[in-house]
Amino acid sequence: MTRLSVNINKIATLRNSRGGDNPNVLKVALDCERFGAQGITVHPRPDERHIRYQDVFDLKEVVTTEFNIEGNPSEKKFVELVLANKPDQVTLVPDALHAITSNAGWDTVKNRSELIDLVQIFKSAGIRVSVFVDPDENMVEGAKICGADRVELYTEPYAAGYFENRQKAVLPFIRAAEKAREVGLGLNAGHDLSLDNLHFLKQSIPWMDEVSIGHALISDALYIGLENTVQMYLRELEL
Ligand SMILES: CC(=O)[C@@H](O)[C@H](O)COP(=O)(O)O
Ligand SMILES: NCC(=O)COP(=O)(O)O
Repeated sequence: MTRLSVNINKIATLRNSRGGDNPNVLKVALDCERFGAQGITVHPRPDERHIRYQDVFDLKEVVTTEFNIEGNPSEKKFVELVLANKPDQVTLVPDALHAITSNAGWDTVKNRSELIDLVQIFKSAGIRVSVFVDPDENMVEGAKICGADRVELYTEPYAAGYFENRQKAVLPFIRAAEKAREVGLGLNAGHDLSLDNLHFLKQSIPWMDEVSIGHALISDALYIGLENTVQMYLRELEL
């Protein structure tokens, strides 16, 4: 079974744009769980442009499914945040400070000693550790050597190549996923997964443990919910 963890960063982005508390990230997290999501993912960044550090503490109090915190562990504040909240899973992502979004996985060979120390810190706190990697068998093997429990395959290149040639786009992911299975690592995937490309990925790699999806899922929620919402507002204008 592949579990769906909903990334609610975009809800926080919308909330922050007005400075109030609408939409409320806790309500959305609880609704996602009520509608069947098996996990909630957040990716706090140092500038707190979407999920704030306080959100993580608040979510930890209410989330009852798998809680997954993603972020760059080179930031001391991130390590402290994760250890203070003890989520089910931490996903280590090497994102640059000013990048719009995550755009690459770890080089698990070059960063081996840093990753070994970090993985150990989180694992000794009882937190499952997933390492975000490009679909490269050496990087998957490197994550295993670092002591990780899982890898998360960075699926942006798959999503980008899907419409041109989905067989070609998925091939490096199948190879990386096979390597993860061979070395005994759990397998997550995420970034730019959508209603267009998700099913084929699942068919190609049925043993994925988890996908985390935010941007497209929240956008779809707007598209799919818009008709009902406009009708409700129109009804309020009837005498
Ligand atoms: C780790 C990853 O793949 C990202 O997708 C991330 O979690 C999303 O972050 P943003 O919502 O900030 O783009
Ligand atoms: N780990 C990936 C994630 O949480 C969501 O990525 P996206 O669907 O927002 O691109």
